[in-house]
Amino acid sequence: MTLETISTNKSHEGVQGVYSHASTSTHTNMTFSVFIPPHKEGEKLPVIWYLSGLTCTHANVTDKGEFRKACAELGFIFVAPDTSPRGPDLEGNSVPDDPNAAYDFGLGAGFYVNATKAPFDKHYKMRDYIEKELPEIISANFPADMSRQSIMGHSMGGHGALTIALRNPDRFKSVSAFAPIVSPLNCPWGEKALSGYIGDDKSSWREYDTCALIADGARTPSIRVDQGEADAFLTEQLKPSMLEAACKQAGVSLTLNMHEGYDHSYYFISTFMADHLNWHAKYL
Ligand SMILES: N[C@@H](CCC(=O)N[C@@H](CS)C(=O)NCC(=O)O)C(=O)O
Repeated sequence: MTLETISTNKSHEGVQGVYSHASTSTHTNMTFSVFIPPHKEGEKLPVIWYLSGLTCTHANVTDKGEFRKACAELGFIFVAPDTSPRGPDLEGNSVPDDPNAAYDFGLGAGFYVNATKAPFDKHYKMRDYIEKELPEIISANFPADMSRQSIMGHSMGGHGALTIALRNPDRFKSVSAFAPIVSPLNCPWGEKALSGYIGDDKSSWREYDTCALIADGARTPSIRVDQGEADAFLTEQLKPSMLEAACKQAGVSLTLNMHEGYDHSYYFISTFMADHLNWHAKYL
């Protein structure tokens, strides 16, 4: 596998890079960003995975997430993948230039699942990409200590981070999320995505639903969630009280911080990004 370097920029004495490669999971080219903090030659560093939300590429958090200062201080590698396969000829795409194209399905909305329903099953394999392919690429090409990994995400990416952590308890030391979708079974974004990618049998959605995974016995060492109270998606889509109830019922450790006045945007995420990274540092 050849990694193409799109760009590298010195930042906070480290290097912010953007890379692309031909993916064996999605059968498309995939682009991701990696921040490497300053470090001693030969040193291996913990890895923070950041999964983005609807409409995003790697670039949203890379440009607006304000993670580099804290990552440089803490010595964390920060990896930001894309949110879906992309390409003009992609079967199952929303049409990129169509003003009526959905923002919550198809391009930029892979939901971190392995699609099983045609035509999406050809390319929409974001679960395999994040769980299997990209870790191997990070391990082979960057000074990563793969025995020290944590994961975080925003909204759809918060859903991705939580479900991937719950399904891979030995891989991640901690998981955190900004304004996550906590139950795709119980919100319009989730119902649309999972019926489109997986089909109508809701029992097969449970491995992609944080609350259902916890109810079914999945565990992860520690969960932190931060949620803005002025988030326009709070009541209809995000429903953090469902996660609170699921964790309480199952005896799972959850720190849920509600923040007055904050919305769903990167102004909110960037405000609490350093707090999240310092929280992960306790486990890494
Ligand atoms: N109003 C947004 C809804 C999607 C949205 O808020 N996306 C969030 C993640 S769920 C995001 O991070 N957007 C990109 C950004 O703020 O840079 C749109 O239509 O694009």
